[in-house]
Amino acid sequence: MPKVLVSDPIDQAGIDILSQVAQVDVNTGLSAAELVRIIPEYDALMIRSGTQVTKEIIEAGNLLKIIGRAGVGVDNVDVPAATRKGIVVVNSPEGNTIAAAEHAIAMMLSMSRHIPEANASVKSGKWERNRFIGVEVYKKTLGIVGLGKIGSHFAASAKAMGMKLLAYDPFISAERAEQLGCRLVELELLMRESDYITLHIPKTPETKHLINAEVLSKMKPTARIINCARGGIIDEAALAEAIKEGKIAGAAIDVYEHEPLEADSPLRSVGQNIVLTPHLGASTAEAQVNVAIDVAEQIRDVLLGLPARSAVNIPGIFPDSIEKLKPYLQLAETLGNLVSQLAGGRVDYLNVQLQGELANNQSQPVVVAALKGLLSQALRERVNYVNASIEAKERGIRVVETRDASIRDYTGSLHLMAKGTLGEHTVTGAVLGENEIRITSVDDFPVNVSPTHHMLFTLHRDMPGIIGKIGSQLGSFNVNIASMQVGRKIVRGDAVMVLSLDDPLPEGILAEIIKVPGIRDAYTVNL
Ligand SMILES: NC(=O)C1=CN([C@@H]2O[C@H](COP(=O)(O)OP(=O)(O)OC[C@H]3O[C@@H](n4cnc5c(N)ncnc54)[C@H](O)[C@@H]3O)[C@@H](O)[C@H]2O)C=CC1
Ligand SMILES: O=C(O)CCC(=O)C(=O)O
Repeated sequence: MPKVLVSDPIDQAGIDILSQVAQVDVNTGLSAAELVRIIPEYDALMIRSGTQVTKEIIEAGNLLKIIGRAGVGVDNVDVPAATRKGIVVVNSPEGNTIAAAEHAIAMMLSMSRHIPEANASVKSGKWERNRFIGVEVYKKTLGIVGLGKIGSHFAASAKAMGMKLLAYDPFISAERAEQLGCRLVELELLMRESDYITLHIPKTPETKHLINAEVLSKMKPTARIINCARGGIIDEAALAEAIKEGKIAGAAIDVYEHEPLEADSPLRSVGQNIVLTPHLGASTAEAQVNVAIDVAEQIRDVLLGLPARSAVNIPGIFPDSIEKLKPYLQLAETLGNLVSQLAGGRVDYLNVQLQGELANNQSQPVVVAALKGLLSQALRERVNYVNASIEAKERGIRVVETRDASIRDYTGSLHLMAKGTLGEHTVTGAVLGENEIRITSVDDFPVNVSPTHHMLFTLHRDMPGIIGKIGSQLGSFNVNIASMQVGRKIVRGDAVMVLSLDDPLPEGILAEIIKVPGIRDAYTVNL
């Protein structure tokens, strides 16, 4: 039974799902060194934001197939290191959207009405009605930095509260922003004109300290900023100073550059114009169930050999296209494997052509599958959908993808051309019916054969007796032929012969086959 390590608190609903297929060990609060020590036993790791999954942990995880982040941000996982090792990283892109947006709204309102201090004051026995005069958000301008899932939900709620909306997000269109009732503007204008600024962007090298002293200096002295996205997007020292010096009115912060927040963080000494929560954005009962189920299901599926629906490091495989593409992914992998065995030596160039109806689909997963097949001879089980593209790039394989929807011999077909040190080969294949894979041409000679484990391909001159001679050769080595087909363009011209064999070809037989008069070349293929 596979083993899953759950190293952060996860809702029981997720544990129950994992327990259907794996031994689940819940072991929270481990140090990095402890994780490195125990991770070699585990096939999967499930985390929230608490565990930092470093390169060292990933390197030590020799059995790891998947890292599941029960939440959105995967900045606590060294995703490039996981990709290189062929470990799929999944998250729950939507499970806590509402929770995070509602927390940011709560932060905006509680900061505006001094709720934390008023609450503390009443609980300490005081009744200070004049001390806590707040401000309304109605008719104020809200600047949303990052108009993705959480930013959009905040926008809809803020609109309903009568706020005017600005948004900064270089990756969305003005039309999309307009649909959400936002005016898309540059960051500088947003900082200058907003009464409230809320951040909903990922932490990336580009967004680190995006909000620094200079950017903060553009804000109105009456403006307030909310960060329920990621620590490190705001320069915390600059923020503390801006509030203390009255350059801005306040801030509400849920996430920090170092979590837990250090005892001597400048944010702790700002006083009453800052509201701090300990990374609670996703902490609702509903969100915790959602993310736990979402990620546990994906870990279960991957451990069962099925695809994950929200993999962050498998290029371009979207959940709704997986089912439709599945037989074509299998076809691409088979053809990649076949063409690499025909090519024999190193392949430097691969052209992947999507034909017919397939040409109207997402190409990236098909290309990745073809690369996985192509590299499987060299890398065996070390190559998978996660690292195939990187491995190909590192080996200097130039990959070109083309489409031709006008080729309609089959509903959808796939053509691969590989060039390498020993020459050039092409293969084409199609999916018949629901999921029957056929090889439909080899080196441009038409055939129609099902791929089998052991095959022999020959390039020869179409002439009387040649098939019989190959049959006798194989017979003399005690190899049984399951099926045989010849593909040719003209009678007595060049041709290919494709034989499916019940047994693997013994050593030395190829050299004998090549000696048969009329045979130009012969290739053993194991699929
Ligand atoms: N506090 C908490 O507990 C939680 C925090 N989060 C964090 O919230 C953030 C947003 O999450 P979602 O809305 O689900 O993500 P999303 O991917 O739906 O939206 C992010 C948006 O940011 C935009 N963006 C990316 N780089 C940008 C840049 N340099 N400048 C401006 N816009 C940029 C993208 O175009 C996208 O529209 C993530 O960092 C996530 O980790 C999410 C859930 C809970
Ligand atoms: O796991 C958590 O509670 C944090 C959630 C979060 O930050 C995220 O989903 O990005």
